[in-house]
Amino acid sequence: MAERPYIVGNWKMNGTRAMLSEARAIDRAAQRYMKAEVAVAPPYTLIHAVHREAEQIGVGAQDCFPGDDGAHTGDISATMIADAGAKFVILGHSERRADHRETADQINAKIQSALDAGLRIILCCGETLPTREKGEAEKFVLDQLRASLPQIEDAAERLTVAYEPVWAIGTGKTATPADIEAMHRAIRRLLDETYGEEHSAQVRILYGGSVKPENAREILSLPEVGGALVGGASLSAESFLGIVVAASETEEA
Ligand SMILES: O=C(CO)COP(=O)(O)O
Repeated sequence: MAERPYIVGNWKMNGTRAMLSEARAIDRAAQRYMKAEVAVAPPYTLIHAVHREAEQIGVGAQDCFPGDDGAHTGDISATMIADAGAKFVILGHSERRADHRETADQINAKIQSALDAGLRIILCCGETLPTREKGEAEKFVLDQLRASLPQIEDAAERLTVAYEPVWAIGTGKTATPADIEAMHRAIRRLLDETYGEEHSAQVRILYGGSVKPENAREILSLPEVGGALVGGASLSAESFLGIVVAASETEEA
């Protein structure tokens, strides 16, 4: 893989200012593991504070509003998160698709707003357990991506895809290495078709779903796994750094 492995912590709806000490610890330690690119996506309320702590790690948001600044009480635009110090935004996470009934059209509008604000995007996809059990996981994931991949060639350089099987999120279950590899290869073929091989090669495909220090090495050494999107294990510097260390050693191997 051309680029360094990308290890991103998605804090979800967790974190008060007490978490800033974890962010600082992650940032200081990440300077020793430069073979991995490390980032965190705190809740909106902490983006600016984490950005001020961060010398090494990237800071991003977990969502943005699908449009420009204006009269939308309680919403946060891509311009605002960029101004707070975010360099990327996670879009299409299965928890937002489920909790807020986000549609492909809304996700596409968010992608456009994020690109306009100069942000990078982590676009999430993933099937539920019934879909996998019916043998339709690959078709479902590729359809989800086809509906939302930005159709402009130079979007590829600002795009990361995260494959997160819904049934593996927060459950302690992970997909088998063979299933992860097969899905990531299928996603790569779709990216090749969409952007051409040269541009597609710039897009890393992360795996997410119960990634921990104990399983990170095996997952990160699979072909086409360009990093991990980490939920629960990103909430403590110790466990998150365990994954960063595994990524940086995988890169050396
Ligand atoms: O949803 C995830 C990251 O976006 C994965 O969450 P867990 O690592 O807690 O399973």
